[in-house]
Amino acid sequence: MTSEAHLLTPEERTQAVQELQSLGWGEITARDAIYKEFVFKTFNQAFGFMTRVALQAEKMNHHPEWFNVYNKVQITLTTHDCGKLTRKDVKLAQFIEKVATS
Ligand SMILES: C[C@H](O)[C@H](O)[C@H]1CNC2=NC(N)=NC(=O)C2=N1
Repeated sequence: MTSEAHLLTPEERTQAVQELQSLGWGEITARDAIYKEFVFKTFNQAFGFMTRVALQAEKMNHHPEWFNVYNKVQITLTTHDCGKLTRKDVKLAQFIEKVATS
């Protein structure tokens, strides 16, 4: 169950989504989720990225919905326990941005 601490106020949600949109994330309004496609030079790089994200997801117990074809990784983030975007999604998106370019 998502604790209250992870819920975003409307203002926090607007701010977080605006920041992530400036980095290329889009909103899936029908699901209260965010989405971004990452393109890498090779499958090896894409899978290495997915491995790092997967380890962080396990650490956070918060997992992406994702689809990979060769050098592309499509990621959707939302919190399943409450069916909406929460701080956990924002935190994971920020981690994803960090490792996508490192
Ligand atoms: C049982 C397990 O702790 C829960 O299902 C966790 C796992 N990972 C999760 N990931 C996401 N994105 N949302 C959740 O609500 C969630 N809940």
